[in-house]
Formats: sequence, structure tokens, C-alpha cells
Amino acid sequence: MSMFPLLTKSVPVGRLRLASASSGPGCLAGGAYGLYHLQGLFGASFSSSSASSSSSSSSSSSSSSSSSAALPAVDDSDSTSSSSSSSQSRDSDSADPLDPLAQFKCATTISPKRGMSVLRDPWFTKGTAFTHAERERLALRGLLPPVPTSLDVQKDRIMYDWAKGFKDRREAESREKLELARSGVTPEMIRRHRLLQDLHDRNETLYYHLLQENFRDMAPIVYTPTVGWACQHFAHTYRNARGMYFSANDKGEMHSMVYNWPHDQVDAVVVTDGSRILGLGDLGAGGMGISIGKLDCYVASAGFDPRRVLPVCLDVGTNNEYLLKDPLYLGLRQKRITGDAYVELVDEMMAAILNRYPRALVQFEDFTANHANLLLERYRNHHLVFNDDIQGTGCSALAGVLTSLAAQGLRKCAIKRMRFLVAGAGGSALGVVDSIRQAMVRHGLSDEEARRNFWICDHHGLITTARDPSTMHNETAMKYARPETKYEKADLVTAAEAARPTALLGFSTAHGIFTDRLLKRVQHYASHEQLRPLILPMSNPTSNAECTHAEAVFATNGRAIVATGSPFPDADHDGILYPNNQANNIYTFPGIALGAVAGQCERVSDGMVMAAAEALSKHTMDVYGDANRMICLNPNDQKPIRLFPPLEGARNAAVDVAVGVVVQAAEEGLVRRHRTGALEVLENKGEMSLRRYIERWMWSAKYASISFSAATVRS
Ligand SMILES: NC(=O)c1ccc[n+]([C@@H]2O[C@H](COP(=O)([O-])OP(=O)(O)OC[C@H]3O[C@@H](n4cnc5c(N)ncnc54)[C@H](O)[C@@H]3O)[C@@H](O)[C@H]2O)c1
Ligand SMILES: O=C(O)C[C@H](O)C(=O)O
Ligand SMILES: [Mg+2]
Repeated sequence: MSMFPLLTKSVPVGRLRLASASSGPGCLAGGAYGLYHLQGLFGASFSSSSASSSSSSSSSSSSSSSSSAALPAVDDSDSTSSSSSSSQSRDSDSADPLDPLAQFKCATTISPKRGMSVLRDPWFTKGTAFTHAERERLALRGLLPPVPTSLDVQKDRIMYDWAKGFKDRREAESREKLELARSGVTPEMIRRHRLLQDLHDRNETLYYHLLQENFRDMAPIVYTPTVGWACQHFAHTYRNARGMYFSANDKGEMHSMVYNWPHDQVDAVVVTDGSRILGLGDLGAGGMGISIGKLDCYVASAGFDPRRVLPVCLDVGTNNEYLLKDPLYLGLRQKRITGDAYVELVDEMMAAILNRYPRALVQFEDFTANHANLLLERYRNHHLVFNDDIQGTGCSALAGVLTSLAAQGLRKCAIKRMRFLVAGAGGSALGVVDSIRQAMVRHGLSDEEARRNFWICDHHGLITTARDPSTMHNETAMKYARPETKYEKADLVTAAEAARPTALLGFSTAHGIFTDRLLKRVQHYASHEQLRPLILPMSNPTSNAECTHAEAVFATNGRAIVATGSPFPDADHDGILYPNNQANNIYTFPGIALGAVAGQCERVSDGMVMAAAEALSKHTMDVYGDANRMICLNPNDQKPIRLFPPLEGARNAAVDVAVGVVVQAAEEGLVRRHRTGALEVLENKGEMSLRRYIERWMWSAKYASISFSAATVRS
């Protein structure tokens, strides 16, 4: 039974009963939309819609308050009177027991709107409570999380925030505290996240204006690490529809439901299946948060038009037991679909999206390694797609490597001298290793020689040819298996002794595994090669980091060149301030996407990803100038080095990356020819003009002058 019954009050006005309740359909606001129940037709007014059909609510059974869950506020009685008496009074009011049509009497609400317009209308909307039938009638399929909920569950969601009386609140609170401590997200960051998301729902232009102007300060709120918290708590904080959900239950329907999205043009789609969100694991339908957060970066730093981006969550179930038991969970309550059935769903979703938006770029985000690799290989040769965790991260990490060399006064070909010890053998680690290996090959090593520069550990330890691939999460790591089988499953320090690495990369999600001892070892081996050690603990969110920025600086006495996946405070050591630098794909996915879309590219090739890395590295060195350059090569130098540009200049960085991407795509014949397109600009007027062409393509958050035309009204 619901503990917080919503009281609704209705006012009879002639034959129409107008509702004065403050929630749900059935309310009349200043007569704006003239919402009424067609009670006049059949006399009695009761709910035909079945929002209360959801299984989870015990109170939505027989009382009239369950009717009001579907169509609240049709009630002659005073709001304080008991629900059963009000129900009787309605029946006795008008029902004629001899009328053969009595059993079919219903009240229905006629909406002059459909789709997003009805969802966003506070008088009509039922939010997640729209039933399947209503979703079909109102063109809502896909615009809401796939499972209709009851009014009671919606109410519990609000009461969860209200914090009093929620029966599991104490358990939930202690879990939240644990998660907060784990994720490195503070209550203040959450407050700001919610402030910004409320604004996002109210005024997109103002939201993006703020984001574009304050990207450095706001990126940690709308993006990593706070976005991780938002995904974990998606079901608890859900307020408004945003993005599209395709679910396993939509098989066969996706081609039509994609037309429910209210915009005829879409340039970029970010899709996740929620199976591996940052380092937080399977968050099911809550993964929608990461698609939204990534696209915020598209708009803020790459100038995508927010009306032309589409966040997508593919819901194939979840293996997260906590979510499956959470009454507020918004996704399908079933274990994840796998194998051929999974691939069929992704194929159908991709075909549906690309059928309606043939020119759209699709970014895959936070899929588990096996699916990430499989889907990338499946689509990359035919469609404009890329995987952010594999290619975007590979691009950012390679840019960091190149910048570390440039800052030490070395040329790019010095990458051949580097040896990498990598903690983590998942999709991202392999994406990064592949990118760096390709760069080594470009600079003269054979593929085999390049492979020998990598030592990869997973949760068992070092991967050698003695490893049984069936014990691994990501078998593709076997292509880097070391021949030194005596080190099979060696821990990181032992592996470091064998590898003598000059660089340490972290994609393990394992907090603190870059110990003081390990960091000192790597510094020692790097100095033998006349290099400063490169330390990239890239796991997210904050508390999954293999070490903090300060730990790397202190352990190496300021010699390490460090950047971390999530933001950390600057470190003060020996009177020198070491500014934190974030090693994150945020520096590259917006620019790669900008180049691919504004440049009318047909595919995203490995060459384009490498060109993006080189462009970002050059941009970073140009931005910081001599402040980021060592005067002479000295591995004991303590000068702070920054590997990535400041976030406040993210738009400029994205444009430089985009130009690099288009130039490379043009060389590879991957740009579509168009009379006034990027290729023609590049060929006829050169790179500077291409830059201006791309800048002109970008959207800025400014109010446009608006007037009305009936021709543009859409449902
Ligand atoms: N900074 C960035 O831009 C960026 C980009 C992508 C991914 N990431 C982060 O990298 C992490 C990994 O992502 P993924 O997609 O590769 O995930 P994944 O789940 O595919 O891989 C995790 C890997 O870590 C290994 N591992 C677990 N514990 C370990 C330990 N103690 N020592 C060594 N290895 C261990 C696992 O065996 C597995 O190979 C996540 O935290 C993710 O957020 C960061
Ligand atoms: O989301 C991020 O911050 C980076 C990366 O895509 C990740 O999965 O961790
Ligand atoms: Mg990711």
C-alpha cells in the first residue's frame, strides 16, 4: 500500500469535470489545452487507461485511488473523503444498470499532442506511467524507458528524494554513502549536477551557453566523474524523458519507433548498452546517463547542435542483481540477452537509426570488451561509426605519449624507445596498445618488434603465451601475450622487473595498484633510457584510479609526467606546483566526431584516429609553448609537463583535431564529394579554409530570433 497517497481534488463544471490536482493528466492549467474527460459521453467518469497495470504497486488494485493513478482528479467528493465512498458516489451519479453499454463506459483524455510534445507537457504527461497502448497511440515508443511504471512507483521516486518515510531509505542511504566514497563524487557535485540537469530540461540554450563558457568547471559535473553517479542513480533521480531507448521488447518495431524522435535531422548518436559504465560495471538502463553526458561534450566542445544529437540506450536486460531488485529500476527486469540474439537486436537498432538518419555518425560507448570489439568490426567498414573506449581512448593516450616526447625535446620516432607496462587487458587497454603499436610501426618498427614493447597484465597478472585464453575476459589480449612464460601471472612489480618499462598505463579499475614501489621502479627504468617516466592511471571514476596525481608526483620526486583519467587536485611538491592533467577521451571523441560529420567522411579509419592524436599533441604543444618544453633532455628534470590542453580551450582543440581527421580522410579517399563540401574547400583553398569551414559549421549557444509558423508545428 502506498504510504503517501496523492490527494487530488476536482471541480465539477457543468458536464465536464475539471481537475484541480497538481499532478498528472486530468489537470487543467488556465484552460491552456482544454484537457477534459469525455465523461459527458457516457455519464460516469472512470479510468480506461491502465497506468496502474504495472506489477509493482500493491495499491493500484481496486480502490478509486487506483483509478486516479490512471486518470487522477475525477472525483466529485471532497479530497479528504474516503476513496470508496467517492467511487460509489460517482457510480450512483449517472450509471444506468440496465444500459447495455454500461460495462463499456469510459472516460478518456483527448490529447491534441503526441510524441515528445505530450511528454514535455506538464498537464498531459504521465512520464514513465504511459502504458504500452498509450505509447503506441501517442507515438511515445522509445521516448521512455521501456517498462511502464505506476503512479505509486513514480511517487516513491520523488519520496526517495524527499527522504522521509521511504521504507528502504536507510539501507539506500548507507549504500549511497558507500558509492559516494567509491566514486569520488561529493554531495556538492551532485547538487550541481541536479541544478544543471534541471536547467537542461528547462532551457537548452542557456544550459549549453553555461557549459560552453565554463567547460573546465562544469565538465566534471556533467561528465566524469559525476556522470558515473548519475548513471548509478538514474532510476532514483529520473525526471524527464531524454534520448531514445531501444529494448529487447522492441524487436521488429525499431524501424517505425525511430520516427518518434522529434527531429528530422540527426548528426550524431551515442549509444550504450549500459554493460560497462566507466569502471562501475553493469548499470543497465541507467547507462542512458553516459550517452547524454558524452553528447553534452559534443555540444559544448565540438559545437554540435543539441537538436541534432541523439542519446540512445539499448536495453537488453542487466546482470546487476541490485538493479533487478530495485523497485524504482527503469529497465527490463531480465538477465542480459547475449549471443546471436544480442547481435540481431543491435543490427536492427543500427539499421533503424541509419535508415532514418543515413548520414549520422554513431559512437559506441561503454560496451563490455567482447561486444565492443565485435560491433566495431561488424560496422566500421560499412558505416560511419567509432568506438570511443577503443579508438577515442587510443587516440587520447597516443596524443599523451607524443606530447610527453615533444615536451622532452624528442621527435615522434622516439616512441620506438618506449616500453609499456599496462595494467588491465580490457577493451580500452587494447585500444590504446593497438594505437601506440601502430604509431611505432609508422615510425619504422616491424609489427612484431612493436608488439615486444608491451607487457599486459589482467586481474590474474602478466599475460604470457602460457595463459589459457578461456580464463580471460578479453581474449584479444592474447595477441600481446609475452613469450617469457616463467612470468605467467606475475604481479605488476615482478612484471616491471622483467619489462623495465618507461611508461605505466592503467585500465584496470583497480584502485591503488600503482604503488609507491612500482612507481619508483618505473622511474628508475625510464631514467636508464634517458626518459622521464610516463604515468597514465586512466581508470574512472576517481576512486578507481590506479594512483592519484599527487601519489605519482611524490613517488617520483616530480619526475613523472602524469595524467589521470578522472580529474584530481594539483599537487604541491618541493615548492613546485604540478597541475593535474586529465588523460581522457574527452579530448578526442568530440573532435573526431566533428571532423567525421562536418567533413562529410564516410568512415572512421585507424589512420584518421592517428591523425587526430598527432593533431591534438601539436595543439597541446602550441597552446603551452615553452612552458611545456624541457630545455635539455634530462630524465631527472622536475619541470611540470602537461599532456593535454586546458578544457576551457576545448573548442579550439576539437577544431584542430577535426582538421587533422578530415585531411587524413581526404588522403584515404574517405570524404564524400559535394559541390560546396569540405573536400572541395580543402582541395581548392587549403587547410586554413577548411578550419574556417568547420568553425562555421559549429553551433554556438545563442538565442535566435523566434517567430511562429503553423507549417512548422509537429506532433
Ligand atoms: N580515461 C579514459 O579516457 C578512459 C577511457 C576508457 C576507459 N577508461 C577506464 O578504464 C577502465 C577499464 O575500462 P575497460 O573498458 O578496459 O574495462 P574492462 O572491464 O574491459 O577491463 C578491465 C580490465 O582490468 C583487469 N583488471 C582487473 N583488476 C585488475 C588488477 N588488479 N590488475 C590488473 N588488471 C586488472 C581485468 O582483468 C580487465 O582486463 C575503466 O575504469 C574505464 O572507466 C578510461
Ligand atoms: O567516460 C569517461 O570518462 C572515459 C571513458 O569513456 C570511460 O569509459 O571511462
Ligand atoms: Mg567510456
